[in-house]
Amino acid sequence: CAAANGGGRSGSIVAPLVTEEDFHKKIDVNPPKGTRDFPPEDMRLRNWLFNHFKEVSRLYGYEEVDYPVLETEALFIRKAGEEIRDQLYCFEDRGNRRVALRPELTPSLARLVIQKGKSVSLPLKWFAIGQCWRYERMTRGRRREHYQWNMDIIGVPQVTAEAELISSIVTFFKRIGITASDVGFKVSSRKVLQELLKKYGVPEDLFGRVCIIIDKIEKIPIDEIKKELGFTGISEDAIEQLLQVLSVKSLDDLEDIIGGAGEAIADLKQLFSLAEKFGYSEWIQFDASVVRGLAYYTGIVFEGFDRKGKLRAICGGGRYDRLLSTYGGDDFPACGFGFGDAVIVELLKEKDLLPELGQEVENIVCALDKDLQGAAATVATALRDKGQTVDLVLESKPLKWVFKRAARVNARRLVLVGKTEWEDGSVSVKVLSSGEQFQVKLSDLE
Ligand SMILES: Nc1ccc(Br)nc1
Repeated sequence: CAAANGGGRSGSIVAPLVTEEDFHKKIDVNPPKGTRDFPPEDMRLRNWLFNHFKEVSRLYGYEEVDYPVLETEALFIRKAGEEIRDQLYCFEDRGNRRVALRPELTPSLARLVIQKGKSVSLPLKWFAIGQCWRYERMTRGRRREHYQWNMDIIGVPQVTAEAELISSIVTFFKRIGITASDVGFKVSSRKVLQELLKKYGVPEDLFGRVCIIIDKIEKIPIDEIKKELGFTGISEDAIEQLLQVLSVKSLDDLEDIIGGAGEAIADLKQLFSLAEKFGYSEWIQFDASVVRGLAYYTGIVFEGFDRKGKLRAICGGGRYDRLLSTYGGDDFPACGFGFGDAVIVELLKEKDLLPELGQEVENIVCALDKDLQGAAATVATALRDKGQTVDLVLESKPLKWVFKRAARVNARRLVLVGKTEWEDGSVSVKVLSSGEQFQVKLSDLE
């Protein structure tokens, strides 16, 4: 755990005194290292993305949930040597509690399901969009936070659950203009590894650790992979066979090696059959090397990738039937995915699919002299009460300024409150796109 307070184990974190000199020194106005601000134009893109996440989740009948960003550190301490643990953003709070900023959402989901216990009726179909954190030495200059969209199904052991989750991501891609020519899903099952390790007599408690090593197969040299697998006690011969199986690219070839009696082949065949029924066959391919980097996956695993191979995984997920019991709860069949907010934006930029999202407001309302500021407020309120968006000019400004602001906020029309018209309960309206101008009673303005 990379303690965020420099590793100091002091009980309470005493805020440093601010000296008089420091008090007047300009603070660093940038956000903390590895974090982002979302000024309006970035927030519009984020809302656009999140609205698609939410709309797809709603289409699939999922309920929204949320959890604290801060969790007890223990929720994320797993012994399998995952990167997510090495980069945990953890510290000791003022109550001497070991806490962490969540690096992912699934453990929180597991905690809440256990907390709810028998009161929940299965299956649960939940989704969340939450900020997740990691504390990585900034040497690599990577971000320390991102937002993740998660969808999870609790209580369905059949592969129909994974098939529906992948379908929901395909629906999302289609909504934003991404096609099967742009991205695909590599799909496999950790039961392949499980069956192989069992065949080679590898103890079950090494399963998670072996998966984490295998997940690095495209990130570190193969000799390093073999060395790390060797440390787990797996024989060299078994390692060679393991790596040979993991290079298999077709389900038939895999079946020739491991036989068709096991669950792995059955699950994968069913998934590909369901993919046809859901209508996304062209989006998925079997790839035995996909294991994903989280220790708790137990079955089908999948990851979305860009077919040009330029970007990191777009999303990923799988089945995690044993996670709840690692927290002392009853086990429920479970599967889900995480979809980050960063790689997808890089992909949209690549494909020139970023939406143009300017500010939009229907009316800019302006008093023509300072004695009519109150009248302008009345006009603004009347329009807002009718559900119209209004940018009310709050101070006395020359018309030239008002027209410039109208252009900047992309107002559809300008509503001017002048002395003579207002005596008659009317205002002047100028439609900015056409230049059309007319007077209208406020009561008739819509
Ligand atoms: N888990 C995690 C958290 C934050 C970022 Br940025 N990436 C991965």
